[in-house]
Amino acid sequence: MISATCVAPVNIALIKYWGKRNEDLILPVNDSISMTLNTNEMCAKTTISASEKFERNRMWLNGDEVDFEENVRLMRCLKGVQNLVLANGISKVPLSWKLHIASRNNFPTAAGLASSAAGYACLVFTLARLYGLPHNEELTTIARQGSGSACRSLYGGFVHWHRGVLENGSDSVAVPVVPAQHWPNMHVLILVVNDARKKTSSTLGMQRAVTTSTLLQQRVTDVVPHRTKKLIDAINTRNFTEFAEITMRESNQFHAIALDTFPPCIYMNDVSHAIVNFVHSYNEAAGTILTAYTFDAGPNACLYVLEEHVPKLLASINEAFPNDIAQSVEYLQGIPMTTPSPVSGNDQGSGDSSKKCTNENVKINHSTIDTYPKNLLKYIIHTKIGDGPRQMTDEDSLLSDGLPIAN
Ligand SMILES: Nc1ncnc2c1ncn2[C@@H]1O[C@H](COP(=O)(O)OP(=O)(O)OP(=O)(O)O)[C@@H](O)[C@H]1O
Ligand SMILES: C[C@@](O)(CCOP(=O)(O)OP(=O)(O)O)CC(=O)O
Repeated sequence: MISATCVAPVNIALIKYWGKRNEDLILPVNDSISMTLNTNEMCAKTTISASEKFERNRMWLNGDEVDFEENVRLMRCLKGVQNLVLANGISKVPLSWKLHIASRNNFPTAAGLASSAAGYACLVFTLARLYGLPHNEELTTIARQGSGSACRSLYGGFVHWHRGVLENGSDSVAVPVVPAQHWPNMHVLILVVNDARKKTSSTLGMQRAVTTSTLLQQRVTDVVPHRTKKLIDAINTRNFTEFAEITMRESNQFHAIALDTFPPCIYMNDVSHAIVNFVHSYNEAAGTILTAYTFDAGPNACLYVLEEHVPKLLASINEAFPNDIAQSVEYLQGIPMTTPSPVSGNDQGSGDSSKKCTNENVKINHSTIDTYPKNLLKYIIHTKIGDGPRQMTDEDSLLSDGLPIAN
């Protein structure tokens, strides 16, 4: 038996992919740009074993068996990698050997937290390691056929998925813009509002948008090309305010198109809108843009913030969104940090009703930031920019003798 185990990251889009020009090959209507998140906090982990003794291809996702051979997207990834192996003429494993695959996400699956991106990237990367293929752009065209956004999870840092123009999709590839080390203090707070399975999948939502939204075409031709260039410049020059404004406008336009879809797709909820309002008030109070939100096809917010500004942003979040479990480890997950007390607790009794907190030379006047009812946020994941997929050791295997190890 020959095995490989790998982990792959989640990526969150800054310029959103929304709409396909070819459903089968998963070819997008526009370019997109993402940031890869650190695998320490969120990742998919996949083990693949190949053996001449296995009778059929089998897969377990988060411990439950799924019908691998019936799943078109999974099979397309397997066939895609096997075709590359044939083209390369070398393989560490005979292609006739059947596979047993176990995969686990260490965060909620199908909840708008990009599990499909990490999952399919991990599948393709692990297959490549198993068969002994090099990591290159071609792998991104295969991961893309599992889930579009997955092609961006094959690289770390900031990643550009080119829509491509060819009918066969061979030029619809993801390429790195800059590695994680270019902007190492880029941190992320994911405010989890709801981690239940979402109602309208991204696949269905974007299909409906392409056929019914009149705003979508204008976005594709007029908005995305210009924004993509501006965002790449902002990333290259580490211009956070420019980066933040483009990111927020992109999120807003994506959800405007979801609403312009008929019947509409409603992914954000009242708490999501409260977070948008909070971010704008917070930046206004700071007198500069210190954080930016983006929302994918669900209500959870992803806030970008530089490391030096994380403590005061968290303090303000705790003030605006008070939570009974704010001091617990279940509430603030990920990169360890003692949860700052609400900023009002820092008020030194001066009698001044404008609660001030000073940190890294920026003062936040909290009197202009609304406070919302208690316990609106379920938990917060603190993470940061990260690298692409990597191979693990045999000790990390999720399979033992070809069967899943109980969690
Ligand atoms: N580790 C994994 N390995 C293989 N496939 C996975 C893995 N994790 C998730 N998937 C596939 O992705 C599907 C979830 O994709 P879906 O797009 O609905 O949710 P999401 O990726 O969490 O959200 P979004 O793409 O909107 O951010 C799962 O039902 C499963 O088919
Ligand atoms: C809102 C998004 O997260 C949409 C992701 O869509 P998917 O990649 O999950 O869709 P399929 O290609 O149909 O599997 C925006 C983005 O990641 O760019």
